[in-house]
Amino acid sequence: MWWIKNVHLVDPAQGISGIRDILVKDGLVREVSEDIPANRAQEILGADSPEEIGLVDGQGKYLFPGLVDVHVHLREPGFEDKEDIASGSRAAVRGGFTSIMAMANTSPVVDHRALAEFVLRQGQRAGKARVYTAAAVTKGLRGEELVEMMDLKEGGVSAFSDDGKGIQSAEMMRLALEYAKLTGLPVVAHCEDESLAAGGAIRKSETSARLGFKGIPAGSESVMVVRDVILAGETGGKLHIAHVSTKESVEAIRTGKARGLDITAEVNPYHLIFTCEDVTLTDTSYKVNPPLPSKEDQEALWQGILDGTIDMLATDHAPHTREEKARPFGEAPFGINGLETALAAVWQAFVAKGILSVEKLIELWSLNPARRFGWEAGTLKPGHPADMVLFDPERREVIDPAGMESRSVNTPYLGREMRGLPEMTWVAGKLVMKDRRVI
Ligand SMILES: NC(=O)N[C@@H](CC(=O)O)C(=O)O
Ligand SMILES: [Zn+2]
Repeated sequence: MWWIKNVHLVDPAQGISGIRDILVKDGLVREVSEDIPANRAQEILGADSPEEIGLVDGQGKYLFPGLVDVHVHLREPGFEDKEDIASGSRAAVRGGFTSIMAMANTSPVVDHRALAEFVLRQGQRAGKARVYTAAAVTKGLRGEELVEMMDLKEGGVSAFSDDGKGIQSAEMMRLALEYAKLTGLPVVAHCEDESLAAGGAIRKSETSARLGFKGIPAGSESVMVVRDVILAGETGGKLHIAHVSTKESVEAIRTGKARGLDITAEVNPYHLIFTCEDVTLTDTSYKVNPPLPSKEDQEALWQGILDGTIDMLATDHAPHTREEKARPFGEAPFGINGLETALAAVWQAFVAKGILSVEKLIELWSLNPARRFGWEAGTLKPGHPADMVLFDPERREVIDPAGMESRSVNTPYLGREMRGLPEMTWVAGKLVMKDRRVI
């Protein structure tokens, strides 16, 4: 049982952003009040003595509902040299994430029930973050044949996604939305038209021309977003657009929402922090798909966040080994390692500077994703699971591979000092990270 005192609790679902005390017992939040006297705390918790209660002084710190990340690559089965479910879920709680959704682009692909159940079981076995999984939309991510959606839903998957690849056939996407609708689960769309994107390494721009790369035009994403919004309209399906990175995509989603369609969208925080102009040939950790946007596209992403067109942030945690990322820029795989640095990155770039409010941050990264994917998370209302993060806005740390839980270190922050980090994380009332160490 826990008693956290004098902490700045941020919980948009309860309309709270202010100093509170909070009591936790048997995995659940029991009480949230402005001031809880010791005898009352002992009574509510049913403690025989004050020593039984874990007391945390939250002065100067924030308490958040655990962050919810709907887009992570945990790489198991098949690519355990990059990450596995245990290491990824440890990295999650170290970074402040208590619920995560694994993508299906493993080897073999999560396109059948037994494998989905394996992923969920491995998540439970790891006993850190709550691990949810998406199943593929099409068998083997080949874009040719739908998976058994109903069977996968019964196996416990939370969404369908061919993430890592765009579904090239419009008819296949239409079918996917139609069948997924029967399951009640969303289709998570990785929008990328291969005829436009193929062979590119970074966003088509002055930088790509200067560095001598074939650029990936913004349209390779936007044309598919437009298509998928139209198909969501025709089918009435549930659509979630992954890692939105262009102005035209934001516009299409905004139009779709205005029509009342069942659409949500996420943005990868790195697309808000870096632009294609930051890319250098020497650092492949900036190579990500979709590629880092132009300044103009980045501004449109912000507009989308501020007016509610974009519903959530998602790390798109995409670990790759040092060997793979040591290849020349054009040949290195796409992806940025996110779980352990993303919250700090957003905090120091935007929240600390007053560009993004802490309340909006929690809406974007805890409440909204939990609601969209139907998970019991995103709030610390009494009676709800005590998935929580004690966050210290002043805490500093140099990002060092030795301290990281992820098996991979492909982050632009390597060796850099970050300010504003989670200090303690609980999942279902159990302390799983203390003082930057997973326990
Ligand atoms: N985002 C990436 O750059 N890479 C992801 C695939 C994806 O999310 O598209 C990966 O699996 O490595
Ligand atoms: Zn993707």
